[in-house]
Order: sequence, then C-alpha cells, then structure tokens
Amino acid sequence: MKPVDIESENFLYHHHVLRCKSSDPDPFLQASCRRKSVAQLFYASHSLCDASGVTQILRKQMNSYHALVDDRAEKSVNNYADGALHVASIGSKNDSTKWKSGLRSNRPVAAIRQKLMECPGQCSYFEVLEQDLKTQANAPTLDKHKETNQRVGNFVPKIAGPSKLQREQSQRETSANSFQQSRAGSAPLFRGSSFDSTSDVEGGNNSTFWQGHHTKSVGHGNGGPVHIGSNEYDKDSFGRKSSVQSSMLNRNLNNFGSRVDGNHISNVQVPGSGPQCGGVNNRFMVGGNEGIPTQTMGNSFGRGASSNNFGSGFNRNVTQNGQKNNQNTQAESGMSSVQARIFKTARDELTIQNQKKYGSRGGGNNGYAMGRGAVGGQKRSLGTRRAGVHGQFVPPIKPTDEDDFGGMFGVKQPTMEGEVEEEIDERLKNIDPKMIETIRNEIMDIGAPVEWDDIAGLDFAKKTIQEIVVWPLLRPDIFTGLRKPPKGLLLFGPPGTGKTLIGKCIASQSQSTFFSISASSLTSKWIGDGEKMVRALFAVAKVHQPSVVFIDEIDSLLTQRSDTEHESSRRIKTEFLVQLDGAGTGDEERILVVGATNRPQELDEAARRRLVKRLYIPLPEFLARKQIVERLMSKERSVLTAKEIDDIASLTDGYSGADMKNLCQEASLGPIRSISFSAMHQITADQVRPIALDDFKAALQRVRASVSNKDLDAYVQWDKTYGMGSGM
Ligand SMILES: Nc1ncnc2c1ncn2[C@@H]1O[C@H](COP(=O)(O)OP(=O)(O)OP(=O)(O)O)[C@@H](O)[C@H]1O
Repeated sequence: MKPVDIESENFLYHHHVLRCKSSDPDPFLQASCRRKSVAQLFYASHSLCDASGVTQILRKQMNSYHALVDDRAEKSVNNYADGALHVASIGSKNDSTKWKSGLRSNRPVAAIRQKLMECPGQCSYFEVLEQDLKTQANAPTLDKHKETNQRVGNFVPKIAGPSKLQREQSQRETSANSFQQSRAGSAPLFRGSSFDSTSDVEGGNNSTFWQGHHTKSVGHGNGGPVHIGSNEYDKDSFGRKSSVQSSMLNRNLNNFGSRVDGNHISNVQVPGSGPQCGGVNNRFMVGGNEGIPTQTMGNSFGRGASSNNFGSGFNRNVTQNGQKNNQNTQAESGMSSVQARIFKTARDELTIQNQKKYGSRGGGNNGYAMGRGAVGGQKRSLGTRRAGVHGQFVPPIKPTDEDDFGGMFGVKQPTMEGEVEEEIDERLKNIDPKMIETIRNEIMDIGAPVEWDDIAGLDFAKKTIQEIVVWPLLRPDIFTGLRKPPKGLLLFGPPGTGKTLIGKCIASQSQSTFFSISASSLTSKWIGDGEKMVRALFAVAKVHQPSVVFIDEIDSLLTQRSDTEHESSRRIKTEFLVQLDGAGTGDEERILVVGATNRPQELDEAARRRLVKRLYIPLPEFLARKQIVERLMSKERSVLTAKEIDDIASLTDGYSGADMKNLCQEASLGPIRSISFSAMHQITADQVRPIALDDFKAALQRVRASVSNKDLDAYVQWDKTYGMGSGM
C-alpha cells in the first residue's frame, strides 16, 4: 500500500491539515496544530503501513513543522521574546511590552555550532563558547562595552566550569570564594559583553540546539530566561495567554535564582547539560537578585528589559556586600535614588544591620552567606546576638567581697566588662534558685551558739555525740577509715528533753552549718517539689559543709512505707533515703543528718538503718532538773536557796526539760501576781519582789509533767531494742 494513499485516505490527516490551514494565522497556534497533526498522523500511519512508509509521510509534515518553529521573523514562533514578554507582562502595567526584541537574524546562533563542527578535536561546546566570549570581551569596541555596561551594570560574572559535577556543586555552595574572588578583581572568564544579546549565547535557538530535550527553554538575551516547563509548542507552552504560565514563569525565575551563586554564574547551561538556555543577561540580573523572593524576581523580570533594572538587580546584590559598593554601583549605573530603593526582606535587613554592628566577625564573607540560599558560610541564626543573662545587667547594689548569702553561691567575681557576676557553685547549678532561697531563709538556722553546758544532764548522750560526731567533724583527718563518723544520728525520746537543743549544740560545737527542717517545710502542693527540696537541701548542705541537717519529727517524714500513702510523700521519702545512703552525701562529704523523734517505733526501717547512731534522750534526772532551775533562776531575781532548789528538783520527778522551763516561767510570774492591779501602774521593776519557793509551789499546781510513764516505758523498750542505751 502506498503511503500517499494512506495520507489521502486518512481522515485525521485531512482533518488536521484543514484545521491548520484554516485556523488562526497566529504562528504559535499553527505550530501547535501542526505538532498535534504530526503526532496523530504518526499513530494513524503506523497502524497502516511499514516504517519506511511512516517516515515518508512524516518527513513532509515534520519539515513543514520545523520550518514554522524555526522561523525567526518578528512575531514568529522562534522569536520568543514576544511570548516571553507577554507572559511577564501579565497583570503588570509597564513598558516591557513595548520592548523590542534584541535578537538579530543577521547573527545566527548557529555560529557556535559551526565552530564546534570545525573544531578538529573533541571540542566541547563550552570551550568554544569561552573562546568566543573572550574574543568579544577583549574587543576594543567602546560602544560595545558601553552598551554592555548599560545592560548589566558593571557586573563581572564568572562562568564556572562546564562539568556537571562542578555545576551541581556550585549550585549548592555559597559561592563565597567566587564572590570574594570577583570582588578582589580576579580575572573573570567572561565579561559582560560576552552576554550581549548579539553574542552566540543566545537562548533563542532552542529548537536548533536542544532538539530532543524534554524541556524547552525560551529566552532572550535582554529579556531573560523564560523557562517554559513543557515541550509542547502549543499556545500555552509558549506562555502567552495562560495565567498558569505566569506562575510557572515565576517559578522558573525562582529556579534561576536558586541556581545562580551570588555573583558567580555557575549555571550557564550548555547543550546536553540541562534544559535551560535562556537569556544570559537576565541571569545576571537574577544572580544579582540572589536571595530575593519569588515575587520580587517576577517583578524584576517585568522590568527586566530596561537596562536600569539590570543595574537594580545587581545593585541589590552589592547592597548585601557593603554599602560602599552599593553606592558606587548606583552611581555607575546612573540609578536614581527612587530606583535604588529596592525591596529588602527582613533577613536582608538583619544581615546589613549585623554587618554594621559586628563587622565581618563570624563569617568570612561578611554575612553575604546569610543571604537566602547561602549554604555553608556563616551560621544562620535567628534574632540578634544575645549577651547572656547577665549581659547588660548592672546590679543596683554595690557588690561586696562576699555575697549576701554567706558564700552560698560563691564569691561574686568581676567580669571583663566590669560588672559583678555571681559565680554559682557547680553543685547548685541544677537546683532551682527559689528552693535555694527557701532553704537559705527558712531552713538554715543561724541562731545563737549553744554550749554543752546549756544542756542540763544527758551526760552520756553529750559524751557520745562528742565522740562520734563533733570531733570527727572538727578533725576529719584523724577520723578516717573505721573511725569515720556516721552520717546519721537519731535522737529519740520524750518531747521537750532537749533533742533540738542537742542538734544546735552539735552544729555550734562542730562549727558546722545548721539546717533545721521538718516535714512541713518539705511538703509542697506541687507534686515533685518535695523531693526537689530534699535534693536542694543536701546540695546546699554540701556547699556549706561541714553541715548538720537536723530533721525534727523525722518520723513524720520517714514513716514506714505503706500501700496507702500518697505518692508524693513516698517520693520524698525515697529521695531522702537516697540522699542519706550516700548518693547525696559521699564519703568525703562532712554532712551529718540528725533526726529527732518522739515516736521512733514508727520510723521506716530503711531510715532507721541509715541513722546508725540512735541515742535515747531521756527525761532529765534530778541533777539535770536542778541544773535547769539553777541556770534559769540565775538570770532572775530569786531568793531560792540551794536546799529549796533541791526541793524543787525533787518535786519535779518526771518533768522534761521543757516542763522544767515552763515551771520556772510560771514561778517567775508569782511576784507579779502578788502586785495589786492598782499598784501595777506605779511600781518599778526593782520594787517587784524576787522569786521564792512559794512561787514554785504555786507553779507546780499549774505545770504538770507532759510525759506519761507509759510512754517512757515504750522509749526504754525501743532503746533496748534499737538504741545505744543510756550508758549505765
Ligand atoms: N536537757 C536540757 N537542758 C536544758 N534545757 C532543756 C533541756 N531539755 C529541754 N530543755 C529546754 O526545753 C526546751 C525545749 O527543748 P527541745 O526543743 O530541745 O526539746 P525536744 O526534745 O526537741 O522536744 P520535741 O521532741 O518536742 O521537739 C529547750 O528550749 C530548753 O529550754
């Protein structure tokens, strides 16, 4: 079967031929129609004849199609500037549409191709291109340079090597080196004139160079690359009327922006290396606008036909690299101040401000790398440099040699800037400052020192405590190894027998810091704060060692654990045991935990084990009671004789130390009570009679012993079981 028969008999063929002939004379529509016709004809003929027949049919149609597509006359398909500008001017009212194409038919793009063909060896396109552009750059044609400068400002681009690897790398890198090289006046490979629209690097002849590429690019020397992401030569693919193409244009422009490395044009495309072959001059502009958002790029393109806008684009780039260059470039490009006012992103502004503020510190390229798309240069950061918590703070109080916390946070040290900054102890860095403050205010006891003689009786307890606690705290160098002091001491006994007094005395006599806590000071409404408080307590105690941590009513804090207790109290207990066991108090730490309880039998077993020394603090004996009365009466006016004091001591069997104190206070009110109400206003202090035995006898009627014999038996029993005994 003859192909001509197929052609004449094929319905689709006739339909499209007719359609193409009778349709809009618009060359773009014609091209689109013919392309579709060729495609459909191909499918139709392929099913009806052999390959040679198909070729014969298609050749004619393809020649017709190519002739149309390659036509470079004004308004024709191959003059892409019209289409590109139409796309760019969509929605923008400027003069770009009046711009005339710079493409000239008298200088065909095929010149380089011709040179390539003439090249004897394996010349690459890029080598030929480089030679050609160098030749043009060195040409002493003033007018040409003038024209070029007018178009691209004074921008001196450098084209990177042609290898794919290098191009990809240059797309990723910040191009700081290239930029600096360029600024330093290193010899560029190509001058701006190389990218004149009349050069061979025109992007117009895509159909010639890039046949077979999936994506065609449409561009123009002055107009800029209009990268159309389609290989269809239909109306839309030429980007003339579709709003979608407008966005595509912007996208492609942005793509150019991301591909251009600052001043360093590394993405000049060569055939076979990529789909883009646009107007190179506009790439300059895009390069100059590196870091400009997409919409800005689009605007730049809209005005890109004018030479001023080239200057604007480049000038923007220079702005990022220094105000001086910026001014120079503006002056050279003849820009007006209004034109120079270009959009700056917040990031650009920040970069400029940082450059002004900090100079080139922290980046070899003065923040140029901080521009959008920069990679690998100066580290990106948001916000401004922070000088630290104490950066600009000047304390309103004149600093002293030691801080107000008695050295709790260490010594305040002057900084380089002359300010005084607290040197917080390493052990307190993870502790909540508020808790440290609470411990300082409420738990640290800085009361009057207590002497051993202030404690009446309790000789065995005092002797034991001195041996096992005080001396080791005073002389840790002697009490090592087996003589090492215990970390925990339990004082148990009836209330008011002087346990707290003993704790204070230990602290005073061992020259230690005294911390007095109770269960109430450790509990908090916030879950988790209790154990944090325990941790804070031991941390502060470490800082102030030797320390005595006195826990009054330790039974309420370390009661036996049960399934019914609250989670928070269990956690406090656990934390306390951990601290007691040595996690918080290491071997080298001189921290003694002294617990006091009236109910030792309720103490948790683990706590009991950790409080190694358990001392029974019994009720004061006769001598102790006598000492208490003597000591207290020695500060008052009394007429008590030794015999009478013995009598009082005899009469107060079973009284605790606190009871004895209450008795003496009550007896001291006897002389006051003897004063009549009317005489109270006139009487002087000296006229108040001294305390006598009768006052004590009267007080004994009001003040009773607070401890029952039954309770005493329980203490004695517990002491026999767990305690150290009374030494008898
Ligand atoms: N042995 C003592 N020598 C001198 N004074 C004592 C003695 N025992 C108790 N006192 C007096 O009783 C007061 C209360 O004593 P302290 O608070 O030490 O008793 P306590 O055993 O801690 O009581 P509690 O178990 O109820 O806490 C002391 O301020 C002190 O004046």
